[in-house]
Amino acid sequence: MDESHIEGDLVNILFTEEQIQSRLGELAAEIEAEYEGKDILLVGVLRGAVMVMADLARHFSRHLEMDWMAVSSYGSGTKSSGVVRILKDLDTDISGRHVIIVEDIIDTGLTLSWLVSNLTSRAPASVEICTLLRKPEALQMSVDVKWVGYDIPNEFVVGYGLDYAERYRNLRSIGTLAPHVYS
Ligand SMILES: O=P(O)(O)OC[C@H]1O[C@H](OP(=O)(O)OP(=O)(O)O)[C@H](O)[C@@H]1O
Ligand SMILES: Nc1nc2[nH]cnc2c(=O)[nH]1
Ligand SMILES: [Mg+2]
Repeated sequence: MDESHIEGDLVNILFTEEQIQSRLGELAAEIEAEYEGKDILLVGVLRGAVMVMADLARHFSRHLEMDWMAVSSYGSGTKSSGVVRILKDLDTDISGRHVIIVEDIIDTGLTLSWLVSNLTSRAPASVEICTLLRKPEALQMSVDVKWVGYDIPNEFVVGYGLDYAERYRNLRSIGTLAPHVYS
């Protein structure tokens, strides 16, 4: 097992722990204001959204509920195909509920555009999206996203839930990997 300090594998830190927490605090405040008098169900998309969900939820000072979905997109290698399979469905009946999907990143938009239409077919009162990161240059499907933490360049980023080969999810910051990691 490689025990070297994983933060050292980042070549460029895009967002520090403090920046991420501060932005999540702002997003939670905006969402709270928008949903006054309404029950909120946050739906996190496993596994990348685990950190965003945990920290975003703790910035709320009101009640909310959380549930999780796991999906897998059929694709070749790192390419997403837009064909999505449910690996773990919600435990909650969302009919009549105000749903906010929580994501770590929107890249091509294929995962979310599929998820929004899937959840919309279950007759919720509303479905909105909150994502920490979005890559506008990579978008292939237009996805109506209400809350975005940061728009980022079209580069592969890791940390704070985002993995490379299942590693780096536990980094507190978000950045790009040094070339030696890929070789
Ligand atoms: O906009 P898209 O191009 O569809 O890509 C975005 C999705 O890709 C990543 O998840 P991934 O499927 O890699 O699984 P993970 O969440 O378990 O890391 C990320 O967490 C988003 O869910
Ligand atoms: N780790 C990681 N996963 C992704 N899935 C889609 N885009 C990305 C990215 O930039 N980094
Ligand atoms: Mg994901």
